[in-house]
Amino acid sequence: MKIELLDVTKEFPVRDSGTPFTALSGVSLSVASGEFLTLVGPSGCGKSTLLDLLTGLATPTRGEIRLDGVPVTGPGLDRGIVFQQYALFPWRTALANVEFGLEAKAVPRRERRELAGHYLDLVGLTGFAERYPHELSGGMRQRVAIARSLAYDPAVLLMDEPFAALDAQTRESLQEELLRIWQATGKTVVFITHGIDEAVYLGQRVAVMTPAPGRIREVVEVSFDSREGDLRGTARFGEYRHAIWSLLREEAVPVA
Ligand SMILES: Nc1ncnc2c1ncn2[C@@H]1O[C@H](COP(=O)(O)OP(=O)(O)OP(=O)(O)O)[C@@H](O)[C@H]1O
Repeated sequence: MKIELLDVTKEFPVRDSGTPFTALSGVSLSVASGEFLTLVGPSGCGKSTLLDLLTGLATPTRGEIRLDGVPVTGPGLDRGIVFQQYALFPWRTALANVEFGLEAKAVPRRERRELAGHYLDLVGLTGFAERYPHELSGGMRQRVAIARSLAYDPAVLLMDEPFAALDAQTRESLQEELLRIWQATGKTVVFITHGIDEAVYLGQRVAVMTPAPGRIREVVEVSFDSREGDLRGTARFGEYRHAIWSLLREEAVPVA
């Protein structure tokens, strides 16, 4: 297993209260090496909290997170992160932004340039290397952010609603591109979204979360014979969408 969450609970202290707030409760989940897992759940169910724990920026109150069998104790270059609004350095060109992670790894200058150029090509930004972030569209900036996380070759890609701020068309083309990159690179991907369609389209498995305290409600396996053509319009896609919608809806309606 690449990633293992073992009975993970995350509590936050509440001001003026002796009782903490439980954001995640007893979450256990495994992600295989090379798997693409999407995580879907209602707003506030603890998705970002879970991702923060995987990045190592936060630590669980109870339970353990393991990467390749080793407990996660902090951030590391073995995990690349892409957020909804990725803060590119405005004073650096697209190429120099992608080079950033490689500097941290002390890759020699010439090699850095070549690698950064390669990853810009991979995300479809050939010819935009010398543009500054303000000269790029939102979708292009997000491509730079993805290229930047890919460039230092992390085994795991952690993505927190990376396409949420984009228009539908750009989102779909980036989803396709991400799948292509994932297939080409074999990385393990954990992708957070609150879009059911996005979760079904991208994930080999979709983990459905419950509202606070966040738990894993169910993990749905998704498989398509082919992703060619209008996958979202197929009956099979509709079945998965409905199954996940029902799981989320069951959670939203309080049981008497
Ligand atoms: N640092 C913090 N201190 C206190 N409470 C927090 C903190 N971070 C998150 N929370 C709470 O934990 C819960 C889960 O938040 P989180 O951001 O993980 O949800 P989410 O599922 O990512 O939501 P969204 O889809 O709206 O982004 C929320 O109720 C939030 O208020």
